[in-house]
Parts: sequence; structure tokens; C-alpha cells
Amino acid sequence: MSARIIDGKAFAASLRERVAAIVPAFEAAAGRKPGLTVVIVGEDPASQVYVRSKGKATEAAGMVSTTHRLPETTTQDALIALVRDLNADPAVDGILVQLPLPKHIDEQAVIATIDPDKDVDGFHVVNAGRLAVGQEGFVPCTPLGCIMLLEDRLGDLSGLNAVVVGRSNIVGKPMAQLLLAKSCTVTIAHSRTKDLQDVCGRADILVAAVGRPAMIKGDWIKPGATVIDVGINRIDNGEGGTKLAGDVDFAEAIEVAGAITPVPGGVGPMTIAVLLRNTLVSAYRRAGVPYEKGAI
Ligand SMILES: Nc1nc(=O)c2c([nH]1)NC[C@@H]1CN(c3ccc(C(=O)N[C@@H](CCC(=O)O)C(=O)O)cc3)C=[N+]21
Repeated sequence: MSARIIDGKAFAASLRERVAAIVPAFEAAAGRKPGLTVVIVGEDPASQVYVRSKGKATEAAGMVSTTHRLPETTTQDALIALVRDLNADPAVDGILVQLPLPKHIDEQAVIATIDPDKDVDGFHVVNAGRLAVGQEGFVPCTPLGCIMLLEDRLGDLSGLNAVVVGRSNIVGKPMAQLLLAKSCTVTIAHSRTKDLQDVCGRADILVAAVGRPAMIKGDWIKPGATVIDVGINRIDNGEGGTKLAGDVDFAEAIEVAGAITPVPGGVGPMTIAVLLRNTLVSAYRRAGVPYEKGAI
């Protein structure tokens, strides 16, 4: 049996279109466009690529995109001063500080400076806390995108066994919180988990977010399970170049799973589409303009 491939790229394109279709209504009501500001420190090539595609997608959705490119040598104090300026700028609805930051900068200190109500990444402890207790806030883009794909595929998730492999603050933990909020029975597994294969084998929903290429094998997967592969690993393509690979052994998994996200073309594109969605939501909240929650 061959799994259905979950087309995250197409779903993300339709979400971006939905957002773009609402932007003019916001502009008419608020008298300005939604604005997203991205801050990148240093020259990491992968980060440069992501930041460029975020900027393009933001403009394509009719929003104002601003990018601050700072040198690798930027001090923590200077970065924090910039974030404070952005907090105070009424035209800025969303602030995204691209991670990872250079080693001499304390990421948590920078994230803690972002106004939680402009934190469209959902990384501030206030937003993590809001998610944990079920209050309205901002939810990290990657896990929220995963939930959208899961609900599109499965409808109601309640009662399903969900296993999240990975416990990072940006994917694993918020993913588990969201699945719990959808009434799944949630297990968070990680590199120290005993009998990881058995734990994965009980999952109706398996989310892999560990950052190890092809770690999850076909015989770890419950037949018919829905597999969400968050891994974005750059590996050797065997021809002197590189390619992207997920955390799941795709060739094996496709024979067992009911549905699976590919890498690339799965979760990755959803991350940027949800970022635009969060920015539009932020703009509505900050402008005090009512909006239809189901529509975005
Ligand atoms: N503050 C912050 N917020 C982030 O959301 C954030 C970050 N820092 N740092 C880096 C990670 C990574 N990330 C991705 C976004 C899009 C794709 C994406 O679109 N991937 C495409 C392929 C892209 C390619 O070909 O390289 C895909 O999977 O199909 C992947 C990864 C956001 N991140």
C-alpha cells in the first residue's frame, strides 16, 4: 500500500492566497497595510534563503515587509535596542528575529524583549504560557501549520494517539500542546526515550522533529498512521551536491503510513504561510478591528 502524500506546498499556497484576499479589507478598515519586520544577524546561507523567501511572500500577500540585516559582530545590546524600536513602531505588527543567533548573543534575552503582542513567531514565554493555559496569543508557525495539515486530512483529531518525537521549544513542545488542545492523547518522545520504536508504533499521528535524517524507519510506523515530517536536514545527494531530507525514511514510510508529508514540499512551506497568517491576525488585534476568526 502506498501512502497519500500530503501536499503542504499546495496547502500553503492556498493559505497565502486566503491571507492576501483579506489584506485589502484590513487596509480599508485600518487605513494601513499589515507590516512584518524580520531581523537577521550574520551571514548563515540557509537563514539568508529563508529570510528572502519570507520577504517575498510578505510582499506577495500585500503586506509591508521590512528586513534588517545586521553584521555577525552586532552586540546583544544593539540588537535589543533595535527590537525595542520595533516594539514602539506602530507600523510594525510582527517582529521575527531569525534564529539561530550568533553564539555571543543570548537568544532568550532577545526573544524576551519582543512585545508578546508582536511576537508572530510565538516564541516569547508569554505566548508559550498562553498556549499552555489555552489563552489567545501567538502559536509558533511550524506546529500550527502541522495542525492545519492534520485537520485537513483527518478532521476531528480528538481521542487519537499522537506521538511527537522531539522536545524543542519551537516545535516539539508547542506541537504537543496543540495536539493536547485538540484532545489527542499525547506522548512527547526524544533521544533518551526507551523503546522509541514501540512508542512510535502506537501513534495514529506521528510528528518527527528531531533533526536526524531518515531516523524514523518504515517498521516504526503503525499501518495507516498520519506522519508529519518536520525535519529539514541538508544531506549529501551522492553527486557532489546536497539535498533536503526529513527525519523520516520517506521511501520506507510511504509503504506503511496512511498519509505523509514530503521534504521538501510538506511542512516547510506551511511555516511561512502561517507567519503571514499570524501577522494579519496581529494587525487586526493591534488595530482593534474585529475579524472573522474562522476565515484566517
Ligand atoms: N525566528 C525564526 N522563525 C522561524 O520560523 C525560523 C527561524 N527563525 N529560523 C530557521 C527556521 C527554518 N524555517 C523554515 C521556513 C521555511 C522552510 C521552507 O519553506 N522549506 C521548503 C524548502 C526550502 C529549500 O528548498 O531550502 C520546503 O520544506 O519545502 C523551511 C524552514 C523557519 N525558521
